[in-house]
Amino acid sequence: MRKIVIAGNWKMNKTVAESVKLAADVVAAAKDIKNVVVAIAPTYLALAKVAEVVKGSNVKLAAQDVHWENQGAFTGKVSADMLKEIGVDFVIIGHSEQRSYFGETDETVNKKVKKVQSLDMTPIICIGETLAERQGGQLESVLTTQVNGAYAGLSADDALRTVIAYEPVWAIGTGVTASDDEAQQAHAFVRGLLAQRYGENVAESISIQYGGSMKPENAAGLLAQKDIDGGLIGGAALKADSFLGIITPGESIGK
Ligand SMILES: O=C(CO)COP(=O)(O)O
Repeated sequence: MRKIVIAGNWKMNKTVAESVKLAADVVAAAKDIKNVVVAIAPTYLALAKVAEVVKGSNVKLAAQDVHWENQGAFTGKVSADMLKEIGVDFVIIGHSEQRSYFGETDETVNKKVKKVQSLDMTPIICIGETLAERQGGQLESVLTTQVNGAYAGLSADDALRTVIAYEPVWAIGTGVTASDDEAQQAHAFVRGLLAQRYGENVAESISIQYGGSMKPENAAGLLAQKDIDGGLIGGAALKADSFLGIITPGESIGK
């Protein structure tokens, strides 16, 4: 059975003090949630403090990025060892904002995935098309390139230790959500790509989250889709009640 993974990507929001408060609210509100993996991704700066807050709870810690090298002269970057030391479970890799603003490529995504997995953390691999790509009929080719790039050199066992987040770029932070059907079609296509690489059984076991203006009002419809196994939430994750309003509909879902 695939895990349902609901992760809050706080992006560049919240001071350390605000992050600690929000994390405490999430921990309190998530304490009775079962069958769903709940994770929060504060800024690097807040990770260590938030780690103390989530310790012993059922809320997992996620980082928003990582560098693939172990250490050294990489000003501004954080290594996987550093994340591991403070208890990070998931690392978001290849977010569209990283790709469009900070030069992330499928090659760097692949290096980061391998590094994170080498330390037994789980990569959340973000993929998704822009509006121009979708309108230009390139949805499938973009997703194929991104999946092949991210999974290059990964064995089936490695693939089983990944989560994918399908985030159509045009739906991120815009208030425009993919319809349930649009999202399901893209997710099914991605699962088909995984099946081609690793076989049906492996593909059926990998969780594929949806991301892009997901909120309590639209979560139930998205999470009811056969191939949607959770969400990567931006704006709605910045308040505990809207974040957990997404989780509740998914609570009993296992696929
Ligand atoms: O990018 C996202 C999560 O990684 C989605 O952001 P929004 O939920 O704000 O659209």
